[in-house]
Amino acid sequence: MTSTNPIQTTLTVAPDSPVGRLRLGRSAAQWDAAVGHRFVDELFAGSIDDGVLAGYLVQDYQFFDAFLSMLGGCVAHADRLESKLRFAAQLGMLAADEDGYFQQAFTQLGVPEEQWRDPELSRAAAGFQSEMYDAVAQAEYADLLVMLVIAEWLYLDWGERDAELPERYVHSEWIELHRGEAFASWCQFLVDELNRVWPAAEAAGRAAELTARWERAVALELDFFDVTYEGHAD
Ligand SMILES: Cc1ncc(CO)c(N)n1
Repeated sequence: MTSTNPIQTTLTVAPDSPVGRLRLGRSAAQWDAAVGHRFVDELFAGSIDDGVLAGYLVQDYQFFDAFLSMLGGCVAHADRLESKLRFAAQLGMLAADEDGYFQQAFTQLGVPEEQWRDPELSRAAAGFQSEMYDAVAQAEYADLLVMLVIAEWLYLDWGERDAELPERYVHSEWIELHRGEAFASWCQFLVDELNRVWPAAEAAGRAAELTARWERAVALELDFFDVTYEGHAD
């Protein structure tokens, strides 16, 4: 018998696992729309307007700030040593490679520090910050994992697009940071962790709340790309 997994991804995710059911639930079409977004098309083509990309990265640096807090929350609240160590290692990678990309990109795109340091948040960036800091304040591993699985797996799904890489560093490096073996295995770890802790969270009566959190975060991912183009004429 052959069966095709309805989840199109390079990760191993059973459709009837907790994470598979979340992925295929009410926000599935928004996930697919984010992965196939104009932003991703233009990034791979190397044709994205420099001002549009700069605006996206300025907002995403604020996302990155809150994202680091979530990883710190996972070091604090994960239920076992080997998981804490995985988050600690990822924090080190982000401090080097991802922060390095942002700094290089701001220089290459001519974004001065006063513009990236403390910008007015877009609707989506503000929504994400409150959602992420809420998960940090909740101090529950499952809540943090829901946010992280979406943020990382959705970016892997577009990053692994089968297309040639663009020439410029500002384009290609943002793709490289979200594809490849190291990033895929990090995403697989997050998915496997959420599947592992889900039954206990469900037994504690938290499934509906976590599912609602999933749906809000996927909507924010799509909106994050959408707002990037608002106020920019074609
Ligand atoms: C909005 C957003 N979602 C996900 C990622 C990847 O973690 C990112 N850098 N920005």
